[in-house]
Amino acid sequence: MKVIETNLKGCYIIEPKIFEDKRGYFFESFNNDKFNELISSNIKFIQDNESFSSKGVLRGLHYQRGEFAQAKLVRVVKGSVLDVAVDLRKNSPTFGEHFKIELNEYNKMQLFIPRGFAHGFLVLSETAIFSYKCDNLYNKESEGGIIFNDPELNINWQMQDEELIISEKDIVLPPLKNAQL
Ligand SMILES: Cc1cn([C@H]2C[C@H](O)[C@@H](COP(=O)(O)OP(=O)(O)O[C@H]3O[C@@H](C)C(=O)[C@@H](O)[C@H]3O)O2)c(=O)[nH]c1=O
Repeated sequence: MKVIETNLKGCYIIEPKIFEDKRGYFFESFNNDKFNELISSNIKFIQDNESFSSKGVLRGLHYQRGEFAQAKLVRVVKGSVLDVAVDLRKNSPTFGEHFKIELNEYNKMQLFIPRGFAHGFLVLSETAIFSYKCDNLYNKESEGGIIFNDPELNINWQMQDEELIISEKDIVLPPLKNAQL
């Protein structure tokens, strides 16, 4: 397992070690001790989520407020997505900046997104199965979000707006300036 730093402090790309042989492949998709040692943390993931989406589905940008803030370790099991993390930490030198990466079933890369970030992804393949771990439980009352195309974020989603499929909840999310951690 290898860790690569991103432009956002505390947000890391995780590259698992893949073992391939004539049968196929094997890899540790998560190893608590190695993960925490590599990113010098003591994170305890307590909820696993999975979603299935079609091409053009954009989920996000989401976060949970206050005591329900979540760090996430995200990956793609099948297909390909453009994954985006936005720094919402008010005192961070990279506040409002984002990191984006293509996660897919072939590169098997994972992204660790610490608390204090918004997260979203766009499905690039015909369908995608997205899987992630969270270090805090889902809490409906604590849900927060930012509109994906806020000009202040300036995220190039690499797809035309007309091609996007977005939930009724996400299409009315507020801009970054209204974000409340
Ligand atoms: C996120 C979540 C949703 N739900 C329910 C609420 C709702 O009825 C249904 C679908 O929820 P959503 O529309 O919020 O699902 P979705 O848009 O996929 O939400 C997810 O988006 C990505 C980008 C993230 O980063 C995640 O943390 C999460 O916010 O599932 C849970 O029961 N537990 C959960 O942890």
